[in-house]
Amino acid sequence: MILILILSAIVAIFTVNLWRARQKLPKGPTPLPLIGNLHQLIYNAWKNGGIVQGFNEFKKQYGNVFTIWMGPIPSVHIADFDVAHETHVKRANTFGHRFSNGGMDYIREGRGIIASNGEFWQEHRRFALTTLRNFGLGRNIMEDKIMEEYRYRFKDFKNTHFKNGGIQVNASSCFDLLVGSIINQLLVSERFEQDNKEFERLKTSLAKGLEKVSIFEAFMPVWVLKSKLMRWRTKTTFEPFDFIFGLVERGIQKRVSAIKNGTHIPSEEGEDFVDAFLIKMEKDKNEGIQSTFDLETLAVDLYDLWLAGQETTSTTLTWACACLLNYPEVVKEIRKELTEVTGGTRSLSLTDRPKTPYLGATINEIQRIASILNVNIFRLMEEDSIIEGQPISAGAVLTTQLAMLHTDEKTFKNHTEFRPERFLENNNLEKRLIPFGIGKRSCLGESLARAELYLASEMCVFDTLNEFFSFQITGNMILDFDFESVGAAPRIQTPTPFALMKRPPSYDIRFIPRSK
Ligand code: HEM
Repeated sequence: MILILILSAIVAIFTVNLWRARQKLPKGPTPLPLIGNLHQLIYNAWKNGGIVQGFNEFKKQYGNVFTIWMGPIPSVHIADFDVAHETHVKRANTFGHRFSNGGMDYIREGRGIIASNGEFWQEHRRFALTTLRNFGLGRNIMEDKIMEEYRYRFKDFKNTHFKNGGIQVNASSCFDLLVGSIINQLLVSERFEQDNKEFERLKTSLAKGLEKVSIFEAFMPVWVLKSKLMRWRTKTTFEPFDFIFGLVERGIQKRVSAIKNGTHIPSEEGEDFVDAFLIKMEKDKNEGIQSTFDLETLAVDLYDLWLAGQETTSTTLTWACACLLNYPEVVKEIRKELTEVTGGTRSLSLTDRPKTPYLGATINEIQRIASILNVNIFRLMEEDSIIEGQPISAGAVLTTQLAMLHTDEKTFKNHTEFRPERFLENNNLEKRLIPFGIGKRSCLGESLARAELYLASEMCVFDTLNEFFSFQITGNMILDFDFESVGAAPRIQTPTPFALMKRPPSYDIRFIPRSK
């Protein structure tokens, strides 16, 4: 009897507290003590075939902004561009603090760029942006580096994957190597090779991990995730991240030793991100500054840049090819545009961007259809505020659900259709496409990613790398090569609708010389 009374009292206290807290939050379904709305979220996602579709059910009932309790934590979801702009751009400071719990904080522990906050974040984000810019981000040097990697990679594939008159590769492996090498060159001046066992292990386990990481890992405190009770789940989910961090740490140690024994002498600005960071460490030390730049924070910054820069871009490129394989008429239209711009005698350059609106529109449409984050990363409210006329209290977490914005029927009519023309018919549409996020925590690598997508999309369509085939090309390279899927074209449908990341299907692709 006493036990029942105690339990009833506990439930009553929880219920009253929940009721009070809900008065200070945007509308949403009624939560239960302890589990919040997890049961409704799981049901909605399961019933509608994915987490984005599940969120949409809440939007239908509660509008552009709604609260879902992830267990005891209220999470507020923005599902409208204007609200995202009003909060994240116009009131950027109120809505710019990162929520770092669970999986986000697993290795970082408040450090790095993605999950840190305050002065630490400002310093490290600024440093990373300046350093990447110095190494050519947004300038021609970057274009050269990207094109050099493309050439290298395809020459290599020609030697290892040439079959029945064309190069046959797995699309995501191809882009993993390419993008991994570009980012690795910037960070540690090393490219990955096809037979690199560490890279293979890293990619296989990362893919497995990313398929498993769900909203659950985003909200569970780190100590729960690290507990023995959770080992059955976290072993596969977090093992790849431990492995990557180990690789990063070993890379740093290698560089430090090389500098010590004189086999690596950095130039004034350094050869890569690691050099630049070590130079900054030394400078702060010499000036007697109490610095947040040390070997441990270097490892976390590198880990962040690698994770954020590799999988996102490679996944988008794999989606890009899947879309293009399904829409040969789009490929034809881009060919026409690029033939006009390049005269058919040279490859594309970033400076051609203003002259290639159709290719630009196609990349936009690819990023819209891909919307690679089923669930965007969260921010944390540090103070009480108002959002679309509704209160939002300090302690709530919030995010703009990019995939919901990109599938909003009001903005993107017939959103399941792949139709680049929509961006040409309506110039305002591009502003409402925000694959790199919005506000002061938006993507740090946007320029690099945009350059990679622009130059690589051209590569997908036209295969500009004539030199790896033995015959001389006299006309436009665009017209010389074609590509096709091996077997049926991949479906533009994700195999991971419940994970945080929306991965593309796995498929093989063939690059074939076109007959003249
Ligand atoms: C197609 C490729 C990419 C996509 C779609 C993408 C998307 C995103 C998104 C949605 C965010 C979260 C923004 C927010 O909180 O509102 C983000 C953050 C971030 N991205 Fe990217 N990203 C890409 C490529 C890259 C690259 C190449 C790098 C590194 C060189 C990078 C580094 C980062 C970092 C460091 C953050 C955290 C920024 C902060 O919290 O201050 N990303 N990205």
